Amino acid sequence: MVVGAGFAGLGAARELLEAGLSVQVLEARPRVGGRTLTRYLPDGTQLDLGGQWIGPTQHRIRELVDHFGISTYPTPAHGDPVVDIGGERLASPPREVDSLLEEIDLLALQITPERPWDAPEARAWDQQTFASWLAGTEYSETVIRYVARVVSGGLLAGAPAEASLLETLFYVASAGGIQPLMGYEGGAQETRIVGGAQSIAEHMADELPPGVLRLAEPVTAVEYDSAGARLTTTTHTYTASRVIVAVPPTLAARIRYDPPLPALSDGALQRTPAGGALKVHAVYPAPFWRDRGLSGMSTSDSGVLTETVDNTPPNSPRAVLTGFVYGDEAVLLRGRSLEERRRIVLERLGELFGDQALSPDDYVEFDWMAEEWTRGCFSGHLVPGSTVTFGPALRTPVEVVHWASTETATEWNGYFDGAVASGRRAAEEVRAALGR
Ligand SMILES: Cc1cc2nc3c(=O)[nH]c(=O)nc-3n(C[C@H](O)[C@H](O)[C@H](O)COP(=O)(O)OP(=O)(O)OC[C@H]3O[C@@H](n4cnc5c(N)ncnc54)[C@H](O)[C@@H]3O)c2cc1C
Repeated sequence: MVVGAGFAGLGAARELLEAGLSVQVLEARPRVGGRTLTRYLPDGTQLDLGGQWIGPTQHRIRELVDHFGISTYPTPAHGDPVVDIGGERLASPPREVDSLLEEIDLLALQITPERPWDAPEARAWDQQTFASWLAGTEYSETVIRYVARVVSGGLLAGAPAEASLLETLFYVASAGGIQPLMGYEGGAQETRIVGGAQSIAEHMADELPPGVLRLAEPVTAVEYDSAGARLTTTTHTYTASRVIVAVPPTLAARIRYDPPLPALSDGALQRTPAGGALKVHAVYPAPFWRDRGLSGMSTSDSGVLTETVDNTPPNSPRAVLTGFVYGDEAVLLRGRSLEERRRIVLERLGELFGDQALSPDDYVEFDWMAEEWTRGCFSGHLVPGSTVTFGPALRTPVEVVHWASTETATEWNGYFDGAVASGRRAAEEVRAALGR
């Protein structure tokens, strides 16, 4: 039995079916895809409200894209990016930013992603936040502020004081370095999906035999012992020899377990809250920024939008600028009305790309924090001081209960690819346990 039909759950189900096991996938929402959600405006303009990119070293998700014959396209980059740092506008970050990022990369080399808690300085790094480590470096306040925003925000979707240095380094190590993580060309933001990223999950679901997937069935309780489990949903009960809980830890923690989970497992779930990014879209008749020689990509050490990108799909009726809000800015913005949020975001787009940005045809946002079955994005991370103690429990099975979700991945943690990997790993555990 698999709980959750995101990439982790669907990936697990594929593997189990291939091994000849019988599977049922129970999904809370009336749709598959979890943290992907592709929406079309009435004129056909496509928006990816959740995850959207895949990168060249994300082989598992790429395999699926190729398997289903899904077309992809490079992230549009017609012109120069804007780097707004220390009140200056540059076309690329200053040298000091690169050297601070290199230092982070070097530290990440000391991490084995399968066992970050074994790093020589793991305990000290776990007890230090990324913010406090940055503050102790010799870089200027401007460089530190910029790196804090693009790393903690752009990668972990939080504020730099919310993640430990160890968790930040683990995240970098799990992706193979800063460049694969942050880059467009050659990095995790290189490629987009024609038809939107949710279509990959929909293809995976379509391939499941009839009756395997049960939508709109939130699992509320898992009773388990060494022989099997009984799952209760809002409408049915099911029995299973093994269960893969393929939902973000913060939601796995809201399921009732009987007997209660062991302290370390429960503690790990409790200590892995979801990030708090906001992704916003402004839709224009045409990509006016390209006429000004701008790519639409920007990174800023100030203002509400840490990052923006030209999100216009090929042959789109209209152009799309997408912005990302992280950390304290995201918290503050959430306290405002939609009208105020729209004004604040558009004013910032206007500062970055000119007055035409002030009046889009449409302004669309989607708050994953307010989604009952997600509760935040991009993904969850162990809070400072908890990776060494609770990290191992995040994916250690409890009797017949196994754990998946991108948060449990050791490669591309936080990404589609990590989610698929986690589902496969959990399926492999089940296969081994059942002797298949
Ligand atoms: C705005 C945003 C931008 C992102 N950008 C990217 C990107 O560009 N590239 C990338 O690779 N990743 C990106 N990500 C992250 C990526 O979307 C996730 O890593 C990935 O989709 C997680 O898959 P998952 O299966 O682990 O979890 P989820 O997708 O969260 O799937 C879990 C599923 O479980 C269901 N569920 C929850 N609780 C229950 C329950 N009790 N019973 C039954 N079902 C339940 C949920 O409804 C959901 O369908 C982004 C995410 C967001 C939100």
